[in-house]
Amino acid sequence: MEGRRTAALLLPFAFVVIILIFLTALSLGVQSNLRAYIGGESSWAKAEKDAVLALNAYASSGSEQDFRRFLDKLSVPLGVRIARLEMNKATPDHEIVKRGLMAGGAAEQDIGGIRRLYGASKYLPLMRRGIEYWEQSDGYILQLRDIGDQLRSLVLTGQRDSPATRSLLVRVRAIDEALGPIEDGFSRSFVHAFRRTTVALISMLVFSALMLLAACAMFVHRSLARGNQLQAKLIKSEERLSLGFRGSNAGLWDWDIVQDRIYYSDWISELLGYERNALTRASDAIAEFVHPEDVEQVRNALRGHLKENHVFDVEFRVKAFGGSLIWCKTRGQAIRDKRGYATRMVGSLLDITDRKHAEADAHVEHELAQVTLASIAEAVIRTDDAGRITYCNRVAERMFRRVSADMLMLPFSEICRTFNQDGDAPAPDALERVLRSERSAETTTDIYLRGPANEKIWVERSVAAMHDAQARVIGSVIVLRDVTEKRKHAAQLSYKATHDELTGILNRGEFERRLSTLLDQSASAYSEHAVLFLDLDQFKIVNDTCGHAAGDDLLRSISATLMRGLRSADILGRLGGDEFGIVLTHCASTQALRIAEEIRRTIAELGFVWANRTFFTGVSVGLFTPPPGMRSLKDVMKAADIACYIAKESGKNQVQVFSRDDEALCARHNEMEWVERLKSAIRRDQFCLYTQKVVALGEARPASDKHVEILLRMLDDDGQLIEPVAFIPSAERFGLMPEIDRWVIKNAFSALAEVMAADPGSIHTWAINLSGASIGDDRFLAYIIEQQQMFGVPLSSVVFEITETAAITNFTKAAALISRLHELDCRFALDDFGAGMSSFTYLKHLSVDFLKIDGSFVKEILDNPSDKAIVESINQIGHALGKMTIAEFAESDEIVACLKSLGVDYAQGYAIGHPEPLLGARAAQQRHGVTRSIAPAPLATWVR
Ligand SMILES: Nc1nc2c(ncn2[C@@H]2O[C@H](COP(=O)(O)OP(=O)(O)OP(=O)(O)O)[C@@H](O)[C@H]2O)c(=O)[nH]1
Repeated sequence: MEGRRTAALLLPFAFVVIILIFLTALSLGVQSNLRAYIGGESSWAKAEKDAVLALNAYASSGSEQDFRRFLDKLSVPLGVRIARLEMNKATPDHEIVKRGLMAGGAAEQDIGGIRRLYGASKYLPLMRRGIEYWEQSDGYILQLRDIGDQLRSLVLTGQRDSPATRSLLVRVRAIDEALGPIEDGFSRSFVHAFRRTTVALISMLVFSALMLLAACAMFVHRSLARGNQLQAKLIKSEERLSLGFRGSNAGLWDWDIVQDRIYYSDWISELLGYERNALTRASDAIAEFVHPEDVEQVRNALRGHLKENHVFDVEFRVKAFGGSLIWCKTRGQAIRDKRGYATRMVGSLLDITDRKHAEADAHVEHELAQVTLASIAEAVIRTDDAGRITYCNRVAERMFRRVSADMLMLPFSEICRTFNQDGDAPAPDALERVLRSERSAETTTDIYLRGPANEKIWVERSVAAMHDAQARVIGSVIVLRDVTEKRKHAAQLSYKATHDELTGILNRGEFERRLSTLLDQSASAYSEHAVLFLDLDQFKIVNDTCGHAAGDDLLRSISATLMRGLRSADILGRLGGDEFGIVLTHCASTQALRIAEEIRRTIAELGFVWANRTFFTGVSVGLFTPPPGMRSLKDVMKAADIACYIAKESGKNQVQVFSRDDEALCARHNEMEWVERLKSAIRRDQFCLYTQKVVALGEARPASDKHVEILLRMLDDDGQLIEPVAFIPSAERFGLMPEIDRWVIKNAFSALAEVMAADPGSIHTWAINLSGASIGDDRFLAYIIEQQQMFGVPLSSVVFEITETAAITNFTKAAALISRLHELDCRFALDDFGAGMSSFTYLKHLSVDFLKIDGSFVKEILDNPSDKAIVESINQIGHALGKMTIAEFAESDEIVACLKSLGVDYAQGYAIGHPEPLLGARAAQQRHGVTRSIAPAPLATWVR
């Protein structure tokens, strides 16, 4: 291959050189032949001259020697003539030619050339002319020979001095003179031919030399171009290699094993941060760069490759210049000599730090995921895109009672069959939908699967699709949460929440909820239902004589009896104590009355035996059949309750159908009852005080100002807290408010004194509500002063709140009281401001310090623009009149923010704080047996 390429490269040169040699040989040959002709002419001309001289000498001497010299000299042109004549023939005799030419003085070695040149002369015009001269001379030579012959005859005949001889000599002279130009012409022709030939040959030689030069130049140019091309290719290839390596975060190393010299590409030295030639011996480089823990691994891999030809592919850590560790991966291949010894090894080094970190992170994440999955309480199953299980956590193993290995690659639907709660119908296949990309995730509740003992395991199932980078579904994750216990618990809770613990029938809440639903339904499609309110008569006697257990038993017995007598569609509930409620659904009033009577009779005849004693208890039944469209549960219950109350009032153990007249009677009765209860409460100290915070929204007051409103609660016989809204109207109607106000002032002042003693550093502002009746009471001011002196509280800490209505009703007295108490440093707040119509007119004349904006505006302030506008204008007017403003019912942070933005000075409400028992309130509650925790009561001042 190499030889052929060389031959191909040298061929043009060889060709040119051959041509050059040929031309040189040809030119030398032609030159030599031409020279032979010229030389021949010279010999010929000399011989002719000598022959003329010899003939002249013979003519004068008559010496035979001169004559022979004449003949001898004449033989030269004659020989040449013979040769030429022979060469003119079609097939010349070379021997004759040779002899002729040699007779003419030509050298033997020139004979061939002379002959070839003569042959070519016909085609060469330059030669032709010379030949013509040669031919011209023939006649003269022949004449000369004849003259010679004639002269000899004359000499031999002794006429040597005869005129004939002289005439012959004149002819000889003439011939000699005629031959001169012919010889010159011949000679000139050949010299000219020689020159022309020389020029032609030199031109050809020059041309050939130029050709050779051109070929050389072309060759050199092509070689250079090719060299450049190769160099460019090399540079490009190196560039590619280097960029390729760089781009793939890799470098190149080349280890001359024989010399133990290692070369690194720039990238590697940059990566490591060392000089390129820092360490050139491979063993040193491994010891120096490779992390000590990885050195052995690298050496083993190297040995394995060099000795056993194992793949050299190893990952290790490298210590970079600054001390940081870089993860590298190297691969390499040894080059071996004929004996199989590795002489060189070349390889790449890849920076895999990012990948290793990512792997480490992924590992941590995987671990985290695995540990999380293993430790969570739900069964987690992963499937492939065909729904085959690829992973199960422990909970799943427990749920299916199978180990993961047994379940792998089995269809999930085969392992876990789920059923709907209604019957044993298979639950919809969420997995299939998710895998078909119909949904990305689906959660199903109220489904169950069968446990190993065929028990129901209720689960909540979530199926979510897993996607690849192209958003194709590659599998799913199924989470099964065992909600069996939760369901049981929920069912229990629900049962507890809706049923009465003692009797097992519905409790009041559930009874009312179902009744309410019925009322709603009957509003759209009227159906008559009857509501019965039952209250056992003289039940207390059972409790009192036989104890509560007996009472409980009786309640259970009556519940069971009632339950037995009712249809399944009817509703039976225990409304509290010894009260029961029944709803006879789809039951006309006449029929309901009959059934109510039946129930009454059944209970009355029910003999309850306890401790060998038999009790009979009657029941008072109120019956109410809600008219079409009546939806208020409260009204319905109230009507049935009133009917029951009337039944009791009318002698017990009877059924009373509700009538409107009963309502008024009942209301009056209620109030009377409240009067009694209130009087008893005052007597027995059955009240307690609560406080609710009032906070400054702006910078109006220092943070140490503890501003609260004092709220009143009543405690009933059963220890229940009663909101003021329940008893204040009765107290007002029956003139009990001054007494209650006094109770509040006394207890509030006492508590304030205690609080101030315990916390002397703070400013305390207590707002106490006053009723209209107290404002009109002439002795009230004296009472306040008396209490103030008794407890030593500063009246500057007291703000009396009076309602707008109370102030207006007792305007003159209110103004006087305010003025008098102002003198004592007391402050006033106008409560529920804005609720009345004439607010602004009176406001000018009442020197109150605070305006309490009516809560009904504040409550809706965020949703109702007019309420907001009212609050804003009250606030502005209040400020214009030099009064501070307080907004009640600040129930949310948003409302507080809104109030603040409007510039309201203070806010009060659930967002600030719920009512809390004041000092001693808990003691009072305990004293009076409050058993339930005190739930936050709605903001309601007791003077309303
Ligand atoms: N054993 C028992 N007694 C209860 C239960 N709940 C309330 N009571 C009592 O039931 C009685 C109901 O009071 P009342 O209805 O006024 O008593 P009564 O004797 O039936 O009086 P009248 O209804 O006027 O005939 C109170 O004594 C309660 O203590 C309970 O769960 N078990």
